[in-house]
Amino acid sequence: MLRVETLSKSYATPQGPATVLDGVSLEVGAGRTLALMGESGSGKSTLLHLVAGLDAPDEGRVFVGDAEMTGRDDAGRAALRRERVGLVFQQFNLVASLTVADNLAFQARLAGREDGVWTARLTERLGLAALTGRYPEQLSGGQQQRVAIGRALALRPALVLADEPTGALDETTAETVMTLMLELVAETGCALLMATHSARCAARLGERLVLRGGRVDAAAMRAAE
Ligand SMILES: Nc1ncnc2c1ncn2[C@@H]1O[C@H](COP(=O)(O)OP(=O)(O)OP(=O)(O)O)[C@@H](O)[C@H]1O
Repeated sequence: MLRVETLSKSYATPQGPATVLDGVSLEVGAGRTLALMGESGSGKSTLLHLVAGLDAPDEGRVFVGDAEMTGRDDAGRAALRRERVGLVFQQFNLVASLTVADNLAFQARLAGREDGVWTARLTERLGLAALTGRYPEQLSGGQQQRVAIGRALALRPALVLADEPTGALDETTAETVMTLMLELVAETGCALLMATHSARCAARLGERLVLRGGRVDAAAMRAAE
């Protein structure tokens, strides 16, 4: 479902270009979950941004299903992202001026694929039924992240990208949110790629991949198993 082929990315710095990703390849099949691990600064967020089409790589290709994300302009990448990719980031990125119900339906509406029955089911499963009329600022962090998960899944994406989705939550809330996300991802049958520092979160996913020095660190991955 997701195929990443030899992705490379450098950023310009005053000392010259700094290579963050140096030929990273990975695959996540439909219904599979992969944890992206590695020290701070190892390029996890950069990789997720490239896969989401929020930025373009220097080299390499990204395919979401049969569609290539790379090789498109900004508008083309945005269109593919809207159609096929759900994003859950550490900071919840909800629209402050929209209610919970409208935040949940936001991306699905943009894509013209609103499914009232599925959205109602997500709302129920995420424990948000009593909160649909509230605005994000009236919610706890855990509640906001549940809305973000619902929004990402409302259009039944082929791929969910999560960047430290429980990083801003306390341990108990993080466990609950992670459990809900994994259950709903499994129900949707999509692929999940999740960046995390937490070995505990990573252990709950099907597979793990460790980045180091811009490359996939096979030895660290064996140690993480
Ligand atoms: N827009 C940018 N311009 C220049 N350098 C950048 C930019 N974005 C990221 N970097 C650098 O790229 C490297 C990788 O950053 P990235 O955020 O991808 O790492 P990460 O593994 O997600 O880190 P963390 O776990 O701390 O979130 C870092 O050294 C960072 O300073």
